[in-house]
Amino acid sequence: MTGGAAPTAPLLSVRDLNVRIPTPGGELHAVRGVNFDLMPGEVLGLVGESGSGKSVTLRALLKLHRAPIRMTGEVMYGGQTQAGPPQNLLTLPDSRLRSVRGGQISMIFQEPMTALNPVLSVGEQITENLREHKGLRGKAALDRAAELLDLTGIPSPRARLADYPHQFSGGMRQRAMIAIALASEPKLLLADEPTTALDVTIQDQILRLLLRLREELNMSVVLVTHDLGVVAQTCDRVAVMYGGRLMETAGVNELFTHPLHAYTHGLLGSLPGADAHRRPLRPIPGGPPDLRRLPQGCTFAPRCTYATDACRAAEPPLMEVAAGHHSACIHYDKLPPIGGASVVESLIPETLVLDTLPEASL
Ligand SMILES: Nc1ncnc2c1ncn2[C@@H]1O[C@H](COP(=O)(O)OP(=O)(O)OP(=O)(O)O)[C@@H](O)[C@H]1O
Repeated sequence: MTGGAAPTAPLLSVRDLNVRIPTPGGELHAVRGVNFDLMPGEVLGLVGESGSGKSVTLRALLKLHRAPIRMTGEVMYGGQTQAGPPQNLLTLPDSRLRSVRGGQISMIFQEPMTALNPVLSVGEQITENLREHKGLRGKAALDRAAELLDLTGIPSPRARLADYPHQFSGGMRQRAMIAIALASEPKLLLADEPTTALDVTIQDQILRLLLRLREELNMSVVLVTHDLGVVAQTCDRVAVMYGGRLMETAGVNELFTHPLHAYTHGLLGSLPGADAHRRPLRPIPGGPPDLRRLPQGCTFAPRCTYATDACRAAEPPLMEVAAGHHSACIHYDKLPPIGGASVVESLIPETLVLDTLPEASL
């Protein structure tokens, strides 16, 4: 949670979200019973190795998958009206959903060219959003568009409004996409690895911008990232995903200092502490589950040093095991302590990208 006011109702309550993708090799159950709440102004980091279901989850929150992909469950969004009850975005009529998308809820992607229109100038794309969602036209829209580019750190913003996306560098395109996404002053930003392709300085600048806007607009963010350093710097809470399910959710410091799932524990136990920056990373042996042919029981059991017959018999549900800390591990209370606060400290100065860890580690 962010500082100040006591928590009110969640902005987003996700309940039993499932996404099933038909493939020639059988149905792929990419997202399996995901539950979480997101409070106004909260930044939630969604982490997990490649293929764990992070992007599919994020897209499902805005019902962006198309048939034959099936989405079930509830994505209760409480921001649409001040007084009205939350509404399930998965069953909202398309016309109403369109006004929520890109308006109250914006999404930014890892690759900006998929979101930018190559035949419209950057200025036109921002003013289009301003017209549609904020009712701004003419000079007022242009002034605001320049202000938004300025906010994202683009130099000479007024002059750059006439440029087309191909005239921008990769980092500037990313910032332009963020300016478009933020034009509507969304209540919720869904960000899928928004800084992965950028160099560290620009990445830092964009993360600071998101945090500033979170403060200014009380915007909530779901941030998908492979970078635990980004999580440590940016997020209030973390959800760890594995095999299409949430394995653990907790406040960022709590998760990094007292992980209560064997998977998170394995991941963090392999990270160097502040006092041992050069210690080699210890991979978790084995590979992720095949989402078409899931094993019985806990999907992490085949790779888990703590696994017992009980783990292999039934898949444990995500339970609250400490205040505000949820885990789907029946051995959460048997895990030895890890490096304490030094783990978080080690993440801040160092950028640790999950996919660069040795084979089979998270
Ligand atoms: N359109 C699709 N058709 C078939 N399979 C898909 C489709 N989209 C996603 N998948 C599969 O769903 C699973 C989850 O994918 P997803 O992109 O959500 O993973 P991720 O955690 O975001 O990975 P990454 O970090 O690499 O982006 C993967 O096995 C992926 O191959």
